[in-house]
Amino acid sequence: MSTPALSIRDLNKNFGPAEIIRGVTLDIQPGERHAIIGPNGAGKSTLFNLISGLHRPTSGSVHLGDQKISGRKAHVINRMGLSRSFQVSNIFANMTVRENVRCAVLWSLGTGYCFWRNIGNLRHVQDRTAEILETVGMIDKAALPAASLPYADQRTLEIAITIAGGADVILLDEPTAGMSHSETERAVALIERATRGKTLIIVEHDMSVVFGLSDRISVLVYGEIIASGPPEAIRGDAKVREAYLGDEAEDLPMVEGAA
Ligand SMILES: Nc1ncnc2c1ncn2[C@@H]1O[C@H](COP(=O)(O)OP(=O)(O)OP(=O)(O)O)[C@@H](O)[C@H]1O
Repeated sequence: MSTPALSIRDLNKNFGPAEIIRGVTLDIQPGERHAIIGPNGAGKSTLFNLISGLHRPTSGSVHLGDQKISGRKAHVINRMGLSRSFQVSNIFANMTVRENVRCAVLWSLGTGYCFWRNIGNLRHVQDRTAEILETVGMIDKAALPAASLPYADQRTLEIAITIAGGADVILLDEPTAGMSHSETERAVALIERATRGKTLIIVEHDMSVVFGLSDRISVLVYGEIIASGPPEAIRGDAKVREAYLGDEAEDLPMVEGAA
């Protein structure tokens, strides 16, 4: 088997006496779409913070490909090829949609936020910005101030910013939170399109999204992974039903070919 895109080894995080992440070990393969699910307060966002460098682990390690990333700063990890979105939107409200995406593209090129030193890169930056706006279906809204967008479009812009740097590993934290059913359906199609060929790790509470999108699912309860596997196995897992899914499991859709 190839080197995992992301490899987490015996990861622990304590806040004072509280053990929030407890011995998490997980390999995620290149191109895999992996969901982390679990009850409120289970530690899902903390796990994302540990992977993306916002928190330092108390112990254990995280590797991106064959490079160790745990202990490094978030912006360094980002440049190494891992990008994450946030539950609370990360966009610049006063800038246009295009400017927001362009900033993210420039940042990934190491040019620094919103300034370019090398004018020769500009064409490339504009092309890349246009390509991303096209992928997420926002080219028509490129000139609008981000603050004027409806909520669902702001979340879409957040995804555009997250993929803008061309990272191979994308972490999305509750990308469909607060969306209506139809907005969620559109967002899922967009996520599939925007992350094709990349490795996706998603924290999500909407189980129809999770079971429709994922190749594999890990269930986090009290900071521990109690089960990890393809959707069908997770749906049928007695421990998972008891701790989290309950009877909801019966009605969940499956990604084609995953069962
Ligand atoms: N910086 C921090 N300092 C102290 N405790 C924290 C900190 N960050 C998170 N926690 C605690 O860690 C636990 C897990 O929180 P976390 O936000 O990771 O859970 P979650 O699974 O993402 O929850 P939700 O589904 O509600 O977003 C909670 O009890 C939270 O209060």
